[in-house]
Amino acid sequence: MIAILTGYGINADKELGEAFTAAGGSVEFVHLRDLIDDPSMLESFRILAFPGGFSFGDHIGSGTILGHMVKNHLQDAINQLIQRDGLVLGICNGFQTLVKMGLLPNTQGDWSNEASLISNESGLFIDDWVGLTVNTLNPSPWIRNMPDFDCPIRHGEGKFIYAGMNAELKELPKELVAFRYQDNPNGSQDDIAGITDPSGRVLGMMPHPEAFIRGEQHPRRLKTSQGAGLSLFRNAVAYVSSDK
Ligand SMILES: NC(=O)CC[C@H](N)C(=O)O
Repeated sequence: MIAILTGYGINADKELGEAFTAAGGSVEFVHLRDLIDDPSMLESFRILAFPGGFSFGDHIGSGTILGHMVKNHLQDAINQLIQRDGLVLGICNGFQTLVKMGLLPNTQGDWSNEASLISNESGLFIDDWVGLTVNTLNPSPWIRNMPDFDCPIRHGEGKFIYAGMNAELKELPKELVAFRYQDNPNGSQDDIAGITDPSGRVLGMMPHPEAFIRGEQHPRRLKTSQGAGLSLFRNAVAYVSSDK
């Protein structure tokens, strides 16, 4: 049901797999090399997830090389997955990858490069917990009924900018924002921590909801068995499991 991309410096794949599994999904780890050799592999999945990490060592910009490879080899297969009501997720390095290859925000529908994620304003790598506000204007199935929540961040290049390079739009349409930082840690435009494409089926975010699926993972060691991040994965599993 869920393909989790691995290989070439992606390193949060197991953590992401654990989150989808805890949400009731069945997970398969798929190496980029195998997927490039046979893009039709994607036909047996409903969700494709790009984990966090340091793909290709962040050389020439986080997510840039992975994004080029995925776009060059898998654009049609991924478009087909989305068209048959599949979901795509990118977390942290995965979000950077989706943005660099143009699948986010994709306002023009042609994967043109509209935005970027660049070095944090402080110039430092940030490893912290942040508060997130869920944008209720965004109808994406990924964030349905989610309350505002705390989430860890771990990144060096998290400053979201909407460049509008090939688009006429100067600003990201407000309904495509999924999450905003309550206290902007990296200088992101409009406090943006995560966005979707216009279909709502593609979500990318810098924070790591997969690292908050149990209450004890929170710095305050919450007594709740579940962490707030789990509902995002539950939403996705419910969406692809329901008969529509
Ligand atoms: N945790 C991550 O995925 C980090 C993403 C990327 N390597 C960065 O430092 O910005």
